[in-house]
Amino acid sequence: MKNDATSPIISLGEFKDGVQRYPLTGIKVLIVGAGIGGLLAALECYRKGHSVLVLERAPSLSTVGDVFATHPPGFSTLKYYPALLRDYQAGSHDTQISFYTRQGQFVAASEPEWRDTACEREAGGRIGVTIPRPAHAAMLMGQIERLGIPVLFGRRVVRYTEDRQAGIAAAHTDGGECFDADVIIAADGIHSAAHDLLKKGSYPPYQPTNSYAARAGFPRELLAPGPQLQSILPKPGERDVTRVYCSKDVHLFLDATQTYVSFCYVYKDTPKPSQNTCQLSENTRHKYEHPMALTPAELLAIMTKDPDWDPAILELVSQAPREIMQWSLNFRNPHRQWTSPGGHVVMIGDAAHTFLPTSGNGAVQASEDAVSIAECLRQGGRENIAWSTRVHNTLRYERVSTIQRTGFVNQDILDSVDQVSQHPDAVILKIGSWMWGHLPEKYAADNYRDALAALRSGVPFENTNLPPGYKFREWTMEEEQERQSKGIVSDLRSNGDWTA
Ligand SMILES: Cc1cc2nc3c(=O)[nH]c(=O)nc-3n(C[C@H](O)[C@H](O)[C@H](O)COP(=O)(O)OP(=O)(O)OC[C@H]3O[C@@H](n4cnc5c(N)ncnc54)[C@H](O)[C@@H]3O)c2cc1C
Repeated sequence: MKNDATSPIISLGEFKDGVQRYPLTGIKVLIVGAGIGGLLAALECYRKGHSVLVLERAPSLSTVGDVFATHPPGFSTLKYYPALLRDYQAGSHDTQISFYTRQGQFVAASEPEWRDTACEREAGGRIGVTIPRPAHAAMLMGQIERLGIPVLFGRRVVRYTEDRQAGIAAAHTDGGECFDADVIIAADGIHSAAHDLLKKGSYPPYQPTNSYAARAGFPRELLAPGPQLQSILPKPGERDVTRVYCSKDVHLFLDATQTYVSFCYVYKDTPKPSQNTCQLSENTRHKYEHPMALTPAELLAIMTKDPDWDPAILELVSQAPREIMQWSLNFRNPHRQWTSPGGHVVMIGDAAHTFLPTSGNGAVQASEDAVSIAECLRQGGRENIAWSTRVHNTLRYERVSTIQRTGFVNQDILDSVDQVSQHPDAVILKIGSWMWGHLPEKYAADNYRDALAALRSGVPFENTNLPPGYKFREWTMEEEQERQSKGIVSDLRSNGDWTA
């Protein structure tokens, strides 16, 4: 078979639920975490011919949460799952993004940059701007069940080990079970137990950013039909809306369809001395690690510290029929190594990299990781598993680190909305086709061999999944926050061509 993942499959594997599987590779993959990255990794590893088992700590599939932003790359392989693609297209929100001041004054509006491009056609149809997390989890799980991929719930992994000589890794649960595999994909989120194995405790800690997000999502029918509130929601026959309300240090994202409404209010708290959560007292640490439930009245008290909020938004928050979950937004500085010393454990998604909501990319990059690791394992075959995880890491790190940094730069743009009324388009968060037009499966297939050769000979590999002409540079959250506190404009978007 050719190594190009996008060329016709010459030697066919199993065909089930419309999904054409590659021939079996004999690679036994264990995936820990049935979240956004883990569920897609399970599907992609199955499709690439690997044998797959998923472990999840929760007793059943978690369908909590509201919406997350989507870009085409994370959905670029759904076309290989016809039923899943239909579910995705039925569940995703195809919106125009409009920007407003806190007071409700319209500033600018934009269509998704990828609309009607080859990229969207390649993805098999319209890629919306957001999707509700419950619908997304249910659609991936539905496909997993139809393909018969085993998922064991109620298994909390507390430790990973690897036997470099035997070329296997194992996941140990708090119930005393041990699951081994040729490779473990640790998709177990920001507190991944894999961090201990990877760097013997020296992995960068996640730290509070002093920003918080209060979020809620619920059926629209639960809202009273008052004219003020209904004026910011789509009328019958109108398309879905995403509205971003901006003010200094405060942003509110509203996503609404004919049947569903969600909002996310992001705000900064008083800056605290530099700290990481490992150094915090048990009580304070709990505050950073777990969401707090707020009542609408409690959130309104926080919001109205700023005067003049659009009354329609205040009405929406006051009517939130469910608990509003307030999250501390924590961040882990980018770290180059996502694989264990022997290469048989690899972290993907939040386990490897955290994102601020203003980058709109945490879920997208977890999905890109899932597609890339499955293809790298296929490219390398059973003999090269450890090299394949390292190649995946090499192909992904610089792209992910650069996109992580956009979270800070986008904050600056949204913060400045009050000053941009002369140049309304300045607030539109252009991302560039290097970001939305990327095809992670093709990129892994096209670059696997060169990246492997570079790794084996110890020379740097030059990635092309970055803005054209971009010179990659390492960065930290501390540097970004210091830049912001001094009011210095970021040079990120002048490094390379971000308009291409
Ligand atoms: C407030 C907020 C807003 C966000 N907004 C956006 C957005 O607009 N756009 C966007 O793209 N992203 C957004 N994100 C980020 C996005 O949700 C995450 O980046 C994404 O969920 C990462 O996927 P994941 O699979 O790595 O982790 P998760 O989806 O968190 O999944 C991890 C899974 O692992 C399981 N698990 C954890 N520990 C263990 C263990 N020890 N053993 C077994 N299982 C375990 C968990 O139960 C969970 O099912 C937001 C996140 C937050 C907190």
